[in-house]
Amino acid sequence: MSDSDKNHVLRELALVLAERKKASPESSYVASLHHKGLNKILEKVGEECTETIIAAKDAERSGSLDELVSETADLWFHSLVMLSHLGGHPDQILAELARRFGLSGHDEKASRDTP
Ligand SMILES: N=c1c2ncn([C@@H]3O[C@H](COP(=O)(O)OP(=O)(O)OP(=O)(O)O)[C@@H](O)[C@H]3O)c2ncn1[C@@H]1O[C@H](COP(=O)(O)O)[C@@H](O)[C@H]1O
Repeated sequence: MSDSDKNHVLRELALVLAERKKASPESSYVASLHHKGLNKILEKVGEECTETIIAAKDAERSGSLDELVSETADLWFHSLVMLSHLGGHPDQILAELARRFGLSGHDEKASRDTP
């Protein structure tokens, strides 16, 4: 995959995930998750989150990021399935990150804490 294709991967993946809502659970892993429902998808997000945390601690010890990259991709992927299942799109997350861009986390928190 070229660098320019990588830039489009979230959008392309979102299309595939939405199409899989109509696919048979036997033919597709994503379809099987949509078929099992939100609780199963959330269970997978929780599992991948735990595996990402363990991989981060291992990366700190070993200095290798390989496992952490793989687990983080699993976490992002299952989070995108969760979003798709509920009718959301990665553009919404990117727009929220863009809205926050340049806004200090400390300043944003202070604006929330001020009545
Ligand atoms: N990016 C991914 C992706 N990342 C991870 N996975 C799958 O996520 C699954 C869960 O990972 P686990 O480590 O928990 O594996 P597991 O122990 O076998 O899973 P469980 O038994 O616990 O359910 C594995 O089967 C991985 O293959 C993915 N499956 C699909 N995609 C993308 O989704 C598209 C559609 O996939 P299908 O619906 O399967 O055609 C693919 O073309 C890919 O682009």
